[in-house]
Amino acid sequence: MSSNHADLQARSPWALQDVTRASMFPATRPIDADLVVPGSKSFTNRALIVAALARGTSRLSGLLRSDDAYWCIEALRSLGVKVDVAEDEVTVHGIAGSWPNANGRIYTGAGGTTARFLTSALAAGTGEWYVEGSKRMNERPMGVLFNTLRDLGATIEPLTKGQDTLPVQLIANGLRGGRVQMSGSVSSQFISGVLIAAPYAKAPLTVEITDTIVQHAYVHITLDMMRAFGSEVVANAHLSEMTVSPTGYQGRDYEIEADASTACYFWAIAALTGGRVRVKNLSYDTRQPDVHFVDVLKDMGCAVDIGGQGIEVRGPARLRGGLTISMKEMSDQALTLAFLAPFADGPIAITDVEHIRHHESDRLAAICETLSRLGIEVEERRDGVTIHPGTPSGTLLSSYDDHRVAMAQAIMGTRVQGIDIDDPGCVSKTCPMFFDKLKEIGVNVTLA
Ligand SMILES: O=C(O)C1=C[C@@H](OP(=O)(O)O)[C@@H](O)[C@H](O)C1
Ligand SMILES: C=C(OP(=O)(O)O)C(=O)O
Repeated sequence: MSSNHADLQARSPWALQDVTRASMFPATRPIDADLVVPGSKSFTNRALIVAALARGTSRLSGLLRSDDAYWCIEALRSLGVKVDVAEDEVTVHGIAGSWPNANGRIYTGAGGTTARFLTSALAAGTGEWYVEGSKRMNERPMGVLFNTLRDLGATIEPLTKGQDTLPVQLIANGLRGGRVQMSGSVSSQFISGVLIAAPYAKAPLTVEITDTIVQHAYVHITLDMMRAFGSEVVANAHLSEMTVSPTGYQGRDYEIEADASTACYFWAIAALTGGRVRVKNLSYDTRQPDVHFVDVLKDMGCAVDIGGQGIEVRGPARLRGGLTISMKEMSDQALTLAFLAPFADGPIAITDVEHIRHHESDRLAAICETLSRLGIEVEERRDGVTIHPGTPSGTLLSSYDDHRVAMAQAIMGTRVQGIDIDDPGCVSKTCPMFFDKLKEIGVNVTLA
């Protein structure tokens, strides 16, 4: 079970503490609730790093208090950035592109955002750092990003022979600017990382994408955030070419929006229990791609209301299957869809998500192993899965030290008797309050 493999050092003081198991109990009636969800991980970590690089002070409100944000803040503090946190408000005293601590060890935790964005931001400064992540982050791909930063002038020496991953020794002397070519097919975060650092390059920097970007929307979120902090960026419609001027950032007050990825678990519960859930603090207008999970739920027979305050999902008597769904552009929800799929009236094929094998776990393997343990027929492909309708029989499940695996498994537990989740504390990466929120909307869960 995952607790043997869980990297508990990557859990933060903000994590859900001292729990080894979550026991889920099926809902005795459809879940009918309104709720608010915490701040977006993607906006939180971008805002923290951009505000740290900026001239002047920034006040960020709506901060997500989770492991990813905690380690991002700690990494910035270890670089000498003054960051003051009060509840969900944070004041960041910007360093105008020049890191006060020009050497030392920087720990990124398990966050792909911190690892990719901060490594790039360091390369734009001057210094010599040892950068490492959690056990899993040290295995996740970094090569495309490292090669681009090397091309721009950084020296990056991996400490594990034969692997272009963290941990690394990074010697930075600024980025030269000019033109670089990058692949976006493994992670959009490589592109976001280079863009975030680019206002501190010595000359304008143009990033050209040589293939596809797995999740375009996150690059749009990056560009929006950069512009909000005063950066000048020109991008074409498909994001195949983006040019950043060397203007730096200007600190400001900024409100972080709520997390659409977290909201999806609650909409999925409405879908699965034939209930109704309204997430009050999200708008369909957001750039966050996972908001489009409600479109998938609509295709599966749910009613979706995007007018009024927030977004509401109402579940049908039986979910519709017989669908092939590309999850490439909202792949964090591939797990959520996979664990709803057995309850549909026909097979569901999830396609175009090979890159999720490189996330917090090999998520395609986690889907197949979890569903097989529950007695559900599933076919695994290199870049997707097909899941057949069935009646899962509850058992103890490994959460693979992956927040999204645990949160999506918990949803199944609102319909299936006997689902226990090992090491539920892994939800803390993006939502330490996940089980409290479940209780708040009437889901029966016990933590031990
Ligand atoms: O930039 C971001 O905030 C993110 C980009 C995506 O990563 P990949 O592009 O690596 O899949 C997404 O899965 C992750 O949760 C957040
Ligand atoms: C892939 C994820 O995270 P990250 O890459 O930011 O670690 C996620 O939150 O599902």
